[in-house]
Amino acid sequence: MVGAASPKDAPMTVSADPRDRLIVALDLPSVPEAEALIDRIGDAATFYKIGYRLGYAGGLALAERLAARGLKIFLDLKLHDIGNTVEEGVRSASGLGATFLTVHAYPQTMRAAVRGRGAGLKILAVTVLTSYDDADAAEAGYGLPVAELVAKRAAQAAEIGIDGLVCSATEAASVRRIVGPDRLIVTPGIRPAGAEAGDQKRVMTPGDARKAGIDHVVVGRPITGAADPRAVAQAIVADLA
Ligand SMILES: O=C(O)c1cc(=O)[nH]c(=O)n1[C@@H]1O[C@H](COP(=O)(O)O)[C@@H](O)[C@H]1O
Repeated sequence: MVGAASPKDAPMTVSADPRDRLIVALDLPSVPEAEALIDRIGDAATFYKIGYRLGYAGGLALAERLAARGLKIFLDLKLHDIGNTVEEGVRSASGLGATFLTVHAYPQTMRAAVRGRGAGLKILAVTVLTSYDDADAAEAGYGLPVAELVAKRAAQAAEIGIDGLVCSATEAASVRRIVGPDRLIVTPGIRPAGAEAGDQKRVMTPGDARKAGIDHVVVGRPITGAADPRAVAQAIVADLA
């Protein structure tokens, strides 16, 4: 197990509420549409992710409002730039009241994010995107298959003191062996049985992900595109129990 640097706040568990294991990706074009979805889901979900699509359309102010209402927020900015820019960007984002913030798992970027991390904000490092398979990694110039690249980046993240990893649930068990019990494992690429994979290539069901040792799953289209998003969220939380 690798673990030279401590994560920020131990224990890593964000809360004992089982609903917190589900993070709903608010990948919607506007704040009113996001607010309408949150209203429809009601108390079935407690944790929301805001990424590029909504973030660049007023979503950062929404993040602050939702956090002030007591909802947990995952700011999915996937930062990657020169160290100074990442450090100061993370410092600015630390004021938004979010629980999680993503950066890409490059050592220079991760070190900078740890330097800029403010109180209460946990940094998650995105290992290898769940839309990548081995051929995509080779096309991008990486000399390692996805599983090995994820393992290498997970070990580096733990060494640097990153709070958690984003990977596919298909790698969760091996990542857990590498990073130990004190770091979070957060997995997108989650599909309830029978749901469309879309552009995701490394997918797992919520129940199998939980058995693999994940802390949180991220689910977007299976909920945002559902006729009854509240029912789908409730079914996922039940599957994660
Ligand atoms: O960092 C992320 O959240 C992320 C990392 C990754 O490797 N794969 C991935 O799908 N995501 C995000 O997780 C969400 C998955 O959405 P769905 O595929 O619609 O469930 C999207 O908002 C992605 O941006």
